[in-house]
Amino acid sequence: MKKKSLVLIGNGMAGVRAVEEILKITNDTFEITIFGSEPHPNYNRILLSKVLQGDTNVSDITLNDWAWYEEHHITLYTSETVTKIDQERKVVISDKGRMVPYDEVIVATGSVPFILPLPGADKEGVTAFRDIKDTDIMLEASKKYKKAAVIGGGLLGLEAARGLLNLGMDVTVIHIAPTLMERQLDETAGKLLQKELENQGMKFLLEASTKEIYGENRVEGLLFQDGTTLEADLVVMAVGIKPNIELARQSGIAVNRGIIVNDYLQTNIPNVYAVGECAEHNGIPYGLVAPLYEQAKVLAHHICEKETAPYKGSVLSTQLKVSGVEVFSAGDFIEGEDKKSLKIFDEQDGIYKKIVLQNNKIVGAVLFGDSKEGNRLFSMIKKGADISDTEKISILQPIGEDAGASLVATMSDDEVICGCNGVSKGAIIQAIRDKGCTTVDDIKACTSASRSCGGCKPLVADVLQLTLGSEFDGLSQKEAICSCTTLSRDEVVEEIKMKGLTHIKEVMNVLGWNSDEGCSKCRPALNYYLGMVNPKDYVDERESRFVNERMHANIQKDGTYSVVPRMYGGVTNAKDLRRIADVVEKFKIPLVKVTGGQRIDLLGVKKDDLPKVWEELEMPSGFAYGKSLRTVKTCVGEQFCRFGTQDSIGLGILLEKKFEGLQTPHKVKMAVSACPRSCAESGFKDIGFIGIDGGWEIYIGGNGGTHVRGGDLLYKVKTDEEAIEITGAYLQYYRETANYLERTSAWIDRVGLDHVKSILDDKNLRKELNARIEEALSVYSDPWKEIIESNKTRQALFETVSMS
Ligand SMILES: Cc1cc2nc3c(=O)[nH]c(=O)nc-3n(C[C@H](O)[C@H](O)[C@H](O)COP(=O)(O)OP(=O)(O)OC[C@H]3O[C@@H](n4cnc5c(N)ncnc54)[C@H](O)[C@@H]3O)c2cc1C
Ligand SMILES: NC(=O)c1ccc[n+]([C@@H]2O[C@H](COP(=O)([O-])OP(=O)(O)OC[C@H]3O[C@@H](n4cnc5c(N)ncnc54)[C@H](O)[C@@H]3O)[C@@H](O)[C@H]2O)c1
Ligand code: SF4
Ligand code: FES
Repeated sequence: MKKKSLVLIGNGMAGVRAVEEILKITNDTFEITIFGSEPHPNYNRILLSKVLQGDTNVSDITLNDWAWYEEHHITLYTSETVTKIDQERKVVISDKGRMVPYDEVIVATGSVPFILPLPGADKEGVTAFRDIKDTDIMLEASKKYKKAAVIGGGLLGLEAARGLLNLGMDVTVIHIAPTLMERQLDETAGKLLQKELENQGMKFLLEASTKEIYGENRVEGLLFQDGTTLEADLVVMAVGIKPNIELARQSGIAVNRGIIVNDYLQTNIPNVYAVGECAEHNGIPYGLVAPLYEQAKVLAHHICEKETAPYKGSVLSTQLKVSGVEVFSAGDFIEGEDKKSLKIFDEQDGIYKKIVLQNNKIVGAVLFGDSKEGNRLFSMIKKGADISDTEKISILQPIGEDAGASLVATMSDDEVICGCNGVSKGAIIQAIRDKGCTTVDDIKACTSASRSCGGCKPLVADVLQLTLGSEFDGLSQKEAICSCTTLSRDEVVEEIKMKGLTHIKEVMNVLGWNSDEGCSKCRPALNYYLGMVNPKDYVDERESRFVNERMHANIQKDGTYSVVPRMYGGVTNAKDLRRIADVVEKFKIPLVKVTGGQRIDLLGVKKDDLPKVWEELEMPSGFAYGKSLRTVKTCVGEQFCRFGTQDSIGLGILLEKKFEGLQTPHKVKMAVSACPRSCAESGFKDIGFIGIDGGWEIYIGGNGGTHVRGGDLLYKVKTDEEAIEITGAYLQYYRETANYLERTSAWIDRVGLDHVKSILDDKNLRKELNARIEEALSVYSDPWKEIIESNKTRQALFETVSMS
């Protein structure tokens, strides 16, 4: 049967969740196409606050990586905005002129930040806080500038302000109301919050209305309605959001504040749905993920023609993600004629709790200073629980320090543990019992609990503790390699060795994987572990590799590829350069760039041209795409530099020729500098060499990327041979003990420098490690050459893999 065409407009949290829910129901009904204006795969917008606060980084907040789209045969167009839904012709049209026919369309265009229409709002240094781009602007500004002003003292403004404080800026929050977060907190809680944040170093201007943003090109300060001013070289606007409805409006879909939808997320136009922040249900556009995920589930069932209860709106709860501050708010928290409150206020310890009651039911709650009971209260509000028979004050009684597990013990199975993802205690217990989950990460993978804001992690851990008892080992417990198994990396590798397993499918069968095909996390990892354990006999399962490694080139955001030939030690010659120039001209390669690793990158190569480009270059692959040795950067050294005491180029070339093509858990970079000036940046490489009088210093575990780490001195050696022998043993030990996708910097931090040293100090162990690495190196052959010489591989790769 021909698949129906489903187009999702908006590659954000709500839309992609709807697609995930659809895929849970059926994976052969729809041909799915997704358009996203941003250049990234679907990421966790919520965690941008944590990125700014330095608790995580952008590379760690992806929710669905590129491989996920590929695996589910979803065509993804990033950096591409849909400009029209043509109802008559049933096509969507993008800003790049692309037309995609549809049977069903989901509009999930989210919100746009509200930007105050102030004079000067377009100056450099004024930003919203909505996406990765905005976050980068703030991170960059904090490196150069000192004074930040955040306009808006709501959830977003305060989380941004905390992040900027962490980045060392002097931060003032300008808020229009008399108390902070007035949409979520009453006056008492708002004031307590202000006091706590002031203690953390934040400054506030309340009841302040901004009139103008002044400065030459870049912002220099704010002028207020009362004539006062504030100096600022970064201004963040966090004064609310508005549903992004322009596309819908222009396409003739009924809109109000948001796109008007019914209880099944249908718009007024047949086959057109809307979900997420852009949708308005019963007059309400929502701005938190929990309701959006509820909507996504109903939409998915409806579009798949499965019976479902209608979406009837959501009660909201919020928590501020600022460390050291516990604030919780839910439901209708303001007292009125028929709504009376019950409060506890411990002014000395800064603890405030309030519930609002209506007809003997809790309809709202505000907690400050101790929010442990937040989930329980939220469940009671959602259920409309009658508390006539309960001693009211007991609902607010403080719970002791060690009460985590006992708190969850008193919760009923249908009470919600993860508000963002609507996961109940019962669902978590079921995952522990039926799917063998033993860690918070397992629970995340099986149920999605803790996948969004992460605020429920402690409660999830409490449920694990309660259910597993002494078998639960808190945070120090083993981590399963992915949600398809409960086995850790070490256990899997051990089983591969003991049972002599040789194929990915065999590992999955024998070790009881809970999914037939595995996932994008375990398949490439198993491919690596099998090859590492058994280098000579293992046949690489190309299909399990990430796209770049399969294609032996790096895919770029426009679907073309980048090609980096190897240049041993960063040294080239006239012949190679001439050939590169000819290839560039012949294949009309749009950009030629020298990389940080001292090589030449040819960018914008068409997929079909790749084999021909490799053939005509006549150079080996530089593995710029691989989990393997990338480059050995060298300084000019003793041959030309007057400071050089060693032959850095010579050693660099020896190392690169020796270890090229070696498969490693993650990429490996090396550098050789001929004196302590370290012009090749040897201190920031996975392994770096620095020339000293009479030999080399060897540094390991350095990293110059997102997690900057200076290398640790491992040894001083006298000769190039010793340097290579140590490198071989070190690399092999890393290969054998690191988790797949763990850089040496993280591995050293995990296993400890002393431990690595103790292994390498043992000459016999070193010899054994070197023998094993020799075996691994003996099977290397240049992949470009292999593809050029094999018609079969060439056809399989270049005619069947289609990427958008
Ligand atoms: C810093 C920050 C912290 C947050 N913290 C929390 C929190 O702790 N808890 C919580 O519940 N919520 C939080 N939120 C809110 C939450 O992130 C949003 O509710 C959620 O992301 C909305 O999902 P969405 O899919 O509707 O919209 P989005 O995630 O905004 O996705 C919409 C996507 O569609 C794209 N798009 C728009 N128009 C088009 C078009 N015409 N063609 C193609 N693509 C288009 C946009 O570029 C965007 O990528 C936070 C938000 C921010 C910014
Ligand atoms: N922890 C969380 O749950 C979390 C965190 C960040 C963002 N979010 C969501 O992101 C969205 C955006 O957050 P937000 O804080 O911008 O929205 P918001 O509407 O909750 O708060 C905006 C605040 O700005 C203030 N304001 C309005 N005009 C102003 C002006 N001219 N000068 C000074 N202050 C002014 C308002 O009084 C209000 O308190 C919301 O949907 C929010 O729920 C949630
Ligand atoms: S590291 Fe020392 S030897 Fe090498 S180029 Fe720099 S100054 Fe010269
Ligand atoms: S409560 Fe946000 S992820 Fe669970």
